[in-house]
Amino acid sequence: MSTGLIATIVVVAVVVILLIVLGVGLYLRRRRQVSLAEEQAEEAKPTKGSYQAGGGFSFSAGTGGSTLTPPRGPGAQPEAQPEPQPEPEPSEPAARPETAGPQGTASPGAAEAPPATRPATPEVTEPETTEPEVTEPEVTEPETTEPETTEPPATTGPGTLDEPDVAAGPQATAPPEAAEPETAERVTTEPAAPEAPTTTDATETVPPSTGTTVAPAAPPEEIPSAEGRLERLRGRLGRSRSTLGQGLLGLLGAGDLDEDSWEEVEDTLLLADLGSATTQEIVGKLRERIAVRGVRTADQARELLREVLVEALGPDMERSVRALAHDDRPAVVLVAGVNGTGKTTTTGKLARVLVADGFVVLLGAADTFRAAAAEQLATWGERAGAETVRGKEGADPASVAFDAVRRGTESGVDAVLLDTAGRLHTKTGLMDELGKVKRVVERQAEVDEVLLVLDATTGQNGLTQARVFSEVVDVTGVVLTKLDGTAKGGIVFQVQRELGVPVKLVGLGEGPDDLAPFEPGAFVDALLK
Ligand SMILES: Nc1nc2c(ncn2[C@@H]2O[C@H](COP(=O)(O)OP(=O)(O)OP(=O)(O)O)[C@@H](O)[C@H]2O)c(=O)[nH]1
Repeated sequence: MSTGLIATIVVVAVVVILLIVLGVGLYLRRRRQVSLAEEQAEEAKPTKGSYQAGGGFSFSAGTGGSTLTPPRGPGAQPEAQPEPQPEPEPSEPAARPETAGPQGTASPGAAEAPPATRPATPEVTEPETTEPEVTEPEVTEPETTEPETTEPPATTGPGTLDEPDVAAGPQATAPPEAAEPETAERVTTEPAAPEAPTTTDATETVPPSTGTTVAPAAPPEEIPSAEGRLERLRGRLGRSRSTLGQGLLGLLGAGDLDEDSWEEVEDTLLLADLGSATTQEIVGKLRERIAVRGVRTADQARELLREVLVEALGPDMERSVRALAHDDRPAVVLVAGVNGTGKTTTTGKLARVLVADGFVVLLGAADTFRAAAAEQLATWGERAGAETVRGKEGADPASVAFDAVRRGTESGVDAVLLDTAGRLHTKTGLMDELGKVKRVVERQAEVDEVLLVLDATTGQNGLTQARVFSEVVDVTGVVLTKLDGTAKGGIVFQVQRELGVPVKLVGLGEGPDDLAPFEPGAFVDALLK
């Protein structure tokens, strides 16, 4: 009795245990799969909040919401938009993939590029979905197959020659504005369904731009990482460095300073374009701290100088560029400045940085003064992998800008960058025109960022321009270009002080990647090293 019974009990017990183990195993496996799927779904969501780019570029979402009829969600899947609108525009879906395509190469952040695959996987049920999602990155690879056939070696377009010294408004040179009648031909490519921007403004009529769009034809060229760009470009600050940094270090490191030496310190600061107010403030602080702490060695002098200079640059100012999409529309960035300061170049460089970080960008060529400017911008767009909306030469810049923002909203891009003119073909003041561009754009969406581009080599002239621009368009950030070509890097200090607006970006060369985020500490280090 007992042996048989015991054997049976043992067998039953073993079977029961095996069943339990099997059951637990299955349960755990399923749980793991489900949570993995959730995790990935979360990952796939594009980052729309404040975000610190790997290369030190900082981007954030603007604060403003959309004003009028937000057509659809941004960077997210444009396909999911079907709204009350009965007629879906046929052109957009086609254009979207085009634009999205090249982005994929840039970085894994381009999660939104292939949106079509994602909705196909209803989250929970099939755990197998985990695999297909892993393969997503690969889908983007084919882009690399094509070599950069498109490189026009000249990184920037013509337009070099205009001397930027001309102060703000004067386009007095009166380029024969009558020259181009409205019938001027369109430049290449097919018209992009021009629906009139049915604006209902009493004072301004905005004709449709009958703009054309230029999609990034080929896969964009590879954009190098922006990591540590300011440091890498330190050598470019060479001239400012020897004037300001080395000059001051030589004086302060020399030991006890008499009045003559302090005067020399002052002169050095003034010569580097820091302006008298900033100079006084810096000298005051240096004197005070040297008296309290004493400076015995070159290292102490460097440390003190660094501290005071960084303080003068307002290290706490918010410098992120508001170029990240809102929930229902792209960020809108308006790039303004006098001709020749580097607006188009900066717009192109900024597009590259954003694309490299995985964002979808659309460029608006609202500089309709000369065809070459739009051409130049479109070339930047092609190389970076961004679509460009442009009008014919002489078209109303406001309507081109309007079209660009509408197009960007419809196709769900992350950011629309609008390049504006630095002079005009009509007698309308540049400032009036710029104000109009902003107002018209804001019928659709608030402008998140107004970047004023200033040429660092123009010194005081740049400041005069800056004041005029600020009165009209509420500048939110300054881009100081051509810092590589001046010994007056101190203009950075003055611009911020005068305008109360942070320098957000600096241009350190003509190359496509010679744009750096402005970081006070790194900048001062570059001056003093
Ligand atoms: N050295 C140097 N040159 C720059 C920099 N940024 C722009 N440039 C050059 O400045 C020139 C003018 O640049 P654009 O971008 O055409 O200037 P813009 O303000 O758009 O000019 P308009 O279209 O005439 O209003 C070009 O030759 C650029 O290559 C910079 O940071 N350093």
